[in-house]
Amino acid sequence: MNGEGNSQAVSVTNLRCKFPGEQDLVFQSLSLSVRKGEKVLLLGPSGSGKSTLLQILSGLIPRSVEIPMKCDEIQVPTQSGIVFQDPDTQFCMSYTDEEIAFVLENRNIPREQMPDLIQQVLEQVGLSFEHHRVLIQSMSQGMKQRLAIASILAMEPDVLFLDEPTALLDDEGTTQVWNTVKQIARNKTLIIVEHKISEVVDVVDRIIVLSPDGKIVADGPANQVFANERNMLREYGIWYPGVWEERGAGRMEEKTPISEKDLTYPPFVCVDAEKDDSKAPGSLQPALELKQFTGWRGKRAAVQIDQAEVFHGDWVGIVGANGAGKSSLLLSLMNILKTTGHYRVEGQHPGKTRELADRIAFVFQNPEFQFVTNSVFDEVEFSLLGGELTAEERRARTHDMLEQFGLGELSGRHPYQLSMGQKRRLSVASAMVRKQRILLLDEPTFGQDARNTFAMLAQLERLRREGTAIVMVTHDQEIVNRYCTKVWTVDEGRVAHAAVVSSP
Ligand SMILES: Nc1ncnc2c1ncn2[C@@H]1O[C@H](COP(=O)(O)OP(=O)(O)OP(=O)(O)O)[C@@H](O)[C@H]1O
Ligand SMILES: Nc1ncnc2c1ncn2[C@@H]1O[C@H](COP(=O)(O)OP(=O)(O)OP(=O)(O)O)[C@@H](O)[C@H]1O
Repeated sequence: MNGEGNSQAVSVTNLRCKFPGEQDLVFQSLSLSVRKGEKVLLLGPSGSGKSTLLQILSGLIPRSVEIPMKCDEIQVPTQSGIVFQDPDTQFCMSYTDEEIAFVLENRNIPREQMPDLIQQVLEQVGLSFEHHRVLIQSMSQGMKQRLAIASILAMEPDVLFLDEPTALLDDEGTTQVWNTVKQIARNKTLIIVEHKISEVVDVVDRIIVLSPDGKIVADGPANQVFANERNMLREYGIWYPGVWEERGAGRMEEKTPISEKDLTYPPFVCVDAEKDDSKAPGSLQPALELKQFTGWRGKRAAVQIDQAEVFHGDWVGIVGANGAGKSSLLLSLMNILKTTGHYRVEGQHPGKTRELADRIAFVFQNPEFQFVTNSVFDEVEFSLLGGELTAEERRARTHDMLEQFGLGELSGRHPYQLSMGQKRRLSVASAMVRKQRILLLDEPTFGQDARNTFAMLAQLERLRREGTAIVMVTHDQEIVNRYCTKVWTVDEGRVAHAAVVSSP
């Protein structure tokens, strides 16, 4: 059935759905309808089925993605566009202009009108003229997410499904995207999944909340749901306005820089003053030390830093606009990109990436880049192979880590068969399990619900207090204000490092 001739844009009755090979149903008996022109935000904890529901309501499941589902009745839109959670899965073409032209061709737009229309939708998501024809592969993740939104805007669909469209965007990009969506979507139906709620609440007129087992547990106007359902949102670990203040996370006393006596590791002191005469013997050894350091992408300097040090017990927040060079900085610190200049890790030459991995744990921006095994359990245990632990100790530590990250029940699952939030947590768990003394994290909390975000931050804070050095890319200013002890701002590839952050 399609959406012509009635007031519903989408609807489904008594939906049951189960992934192949799984015991539990994602939805047991879910019914839902959305009127034409309504703007709906779907909230729920990680793994509750938000992305799956979006794909069912858009018709993608089972039309293009074969997942067994049954229902008494379903109405999906004839004309809709979906922005996927992972921008890398969105694109069919190699270049930005081709990607949007492909959409315009499907709308039978004459060729000569295309350049202007392409430029218009790029501008609507904050991409400039220089992005008109760029190799998509060479864009930063946030830029890709903007392009994914632009290509759906070019479709001008009646119904838009947006799955965490701003998870990877900087603040300016987030504001711009929601302003654009507000303008162009006046008469359109919007169904949105988003953990970053602060701005999207102004766009929607209805909120639907899913419980962890995929049942609708609240449905109503945004202000009413947030006012009346606070206890439930808190219980399920879902974001709601004011949750940071309520939890009081990362208070001033928690941010006090740790002193040498707090370090649980052997003291990192300079012992060889002859090799490094800039430091007195016995002074604290930086975890990372950089001077005139450059990370290269081909012949282009992607990131440059004049001078900086990170000590054990520091938590450095790396901030900056999409495409500024934040990921490039972390990739350079892991020697994945070619680098020049002075770089020492705990006073020693960094060596190759493989050697560096013994001392530095690294979490890529895209969790899937990291997965190397066929199960959630193996993925975490893999990080411990070749170390000093016995098989039993390895299994115990892996088990413990999975429990801490809310993945215990998923240990037999293939890493690719997880929700986005679960994948992200798996990538962080497998990086942290070896307990290296330096952690480089590229947006570890993006796409996480409140419960998992706070749990991850609490674990990181505990490690910092034990003397781990944390360097973390984030677009989340709350995290910077509440947890980071230092902030480095990346602006067009140049890193400015600033003082200790003041607490809220
Ligand atoms: N390919 C798959 N095979 C088996 N189970 C899957 C697969 N993909 C997802 N799941 C499971 O289905 C449930 C719903 O996943 P979904 O991606 O819809 O959750 P979500 O609410 O969007 O989560 P998140 O907020 O973490 O992105 C999760 O428990 C997930 O583990
Ligand atoms: N694989 C790649 N090949 C070539 N250039 C790239 C590649 N990835 C990123 N770049 C370029 O390097 C620059 C910095 O990108 P980087 O990913 O470091 O930015 P970022 O600050 O992490 O952005 P975001 O917040 O969007 O993740 C951008 O100009 C980008 O286009």
